[in-house]
Amino acid sequence: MSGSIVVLISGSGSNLQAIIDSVKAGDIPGQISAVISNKENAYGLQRAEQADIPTRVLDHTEFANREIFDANMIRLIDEYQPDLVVLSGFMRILTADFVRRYAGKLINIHPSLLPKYQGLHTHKRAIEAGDSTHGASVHFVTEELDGGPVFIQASVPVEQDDTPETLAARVLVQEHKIYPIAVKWFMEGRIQLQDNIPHLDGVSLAGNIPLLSA
Ligand SMILES: Nc1nc2c(c(=O)[nH]1)N[C@@H](CN(C=O)c1ccc(C(=O)N[C@@H](CCC(=O)O)C(=O)O)cc1)CN2
Ligand SMILES: NCC(=O)N[C@@H]1O[C@H](COP(=O)([O-])[O-])[C@@H](O)[C@H]1O
Repeated sequence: MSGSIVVLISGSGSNLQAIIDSVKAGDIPGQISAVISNKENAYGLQRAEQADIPTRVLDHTEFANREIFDANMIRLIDEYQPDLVVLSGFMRILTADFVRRYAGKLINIHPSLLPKYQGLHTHKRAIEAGDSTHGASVHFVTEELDGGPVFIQASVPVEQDDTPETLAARVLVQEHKIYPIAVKWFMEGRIQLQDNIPHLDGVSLAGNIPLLSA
């Protein structure tokens, strides 16, 4: 399927860059129709402009509440008729209306081996817990924050002298591998939700999530 991908960002957009590169290499069928940021200073906007991808900014602080912001985001996103909406370092919790609007075609990458460490500051939490491994997960987005069904993960070792920053950098390398794979699978029609369980090529991933190990 050659379709439309809309990417939402809030910051650096390094995962966006990995997806841009993968589309350019012809590995992902489809195109990034737009990159939308809730922060006007997001470096990811420059990455998109350098790749001649349309950019839009919708500053969440300019809206009275989350519901109104999301309603305006929906109106903007729908201009591009997306087959897939990709959250890439997008740092706003989305309302039920937004999640319902794009159910089954809204994905996120989260810097932990879900279901461990939903929410923020995941690397610091993993280090403080004394974990020996950490990683990243790509999941469908649901109302439950970072609780949606996961369909690909990557793991990395946690080193004794790791700081949240060194661990984040190691995880990010793996994120840049699994996110383009996840988008490719979706755009090829290979990954689908059936009864809220991800299936790859028709095979259930329940208890069998693909895991890349660094
Ligand atoms: N309804 C959902 N919304 C979002 C999900 C989700 O699974 N369901 N995933 C997140 C992505 N995310 C972690 O992967 C995440 C993003 C933002 C926050 C958060 O607490 N945001 C605060 C603001 C923080 C800030 O501006 O720095 C907020 O929205 O009030 C937690 C986790 C994307 N949305
Ligand atoms: N809760 C969402 C979240 O923490 N996302 C994380 O933001 C970092 C920067 O992403 P980017 O370089 O793609 O902007 C990435 O590690 C991503 O997993």
